[in-house]
Amino acid sequence: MDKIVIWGASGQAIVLEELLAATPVKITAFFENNEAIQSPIETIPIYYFEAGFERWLSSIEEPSKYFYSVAIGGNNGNVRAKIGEMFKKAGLKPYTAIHHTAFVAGNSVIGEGAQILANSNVCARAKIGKYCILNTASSVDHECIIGDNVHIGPGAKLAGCITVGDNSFIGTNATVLPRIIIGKNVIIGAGAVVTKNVADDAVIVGNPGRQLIK
Ligand SMILES: CC(=O)SCCNC(=O)CCNC(=O)[C@H](O)C(C)(C)COP(=O)(O)OP(=O)(O)OC[C@H]1O[C@@H](n2cnc3c(N)ncnc32)[C@H](O)[C@@H]1OP(=O)(O)O
Repeated sequence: MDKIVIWGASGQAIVLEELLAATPVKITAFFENNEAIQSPIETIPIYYFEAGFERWLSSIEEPSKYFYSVAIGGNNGNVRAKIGEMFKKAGLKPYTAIHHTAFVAGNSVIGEGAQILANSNVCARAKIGKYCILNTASSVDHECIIGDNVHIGPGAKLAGCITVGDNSFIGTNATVLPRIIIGKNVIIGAGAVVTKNVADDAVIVGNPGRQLIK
């Protein structure tokens, strides 16, 4: 039986629990930085903070026998990557989670530790970076290049040949037109329609998408 540990014990962990239930991989521990959050599965222990992880690590014999996944969604791609690399450094293996209802083209490339959730699409020759989340019913069309630690929100649609930089977050139901280039650390608001290239660090909302100025 393959074993997996998960950092994060709230919404995204609940989603991963459902995904993993259809696989031979069994969750054996959760980790969290928020002590108010309990284990989402009563019989599975939860450990808090990096100190809790170190304690768990010293209690097991072979870290290389465990997969890991980081269940932290939202606009937190860099946090997801940092925790992922901590697990990897400790000798655990990144788990690439693909829901059994997702469509993943045979000639696409999926980075390690990515999470491809229910009813999402990764179309022909698309490339998905490390630790990305393609949330429920999102779609990444042909030849898109998605950087590392990107989160494509539920129902978001990326047309063909789009590039998205590392750590960017595309909100729920956003639409990105073909061949657009989105920079790094960008936030695309829920429902936005992106019609022009987007610079690094920008926040875009609305239809047509415009920089959010507060
Ligand atoms: C399974 C899951 O749940 S995965 C999680 C998916 N999460 C999402 O899709 C959330 C995406 N986040 C958003 O759309 C956010 O609203 C953001 C990031 C664009 C902006 O958030 P904040 O910086 O907190 O902005 P804030 O809420 O203060 O709003 C600022 C202004 O922008 C407007 N605004 C905020 N979001 C949007 C949006 N998506 N579209 C249009 N206008 C928006 C607000 O109405 C407000 O306008 P006002 O100043 O005229 O009142």
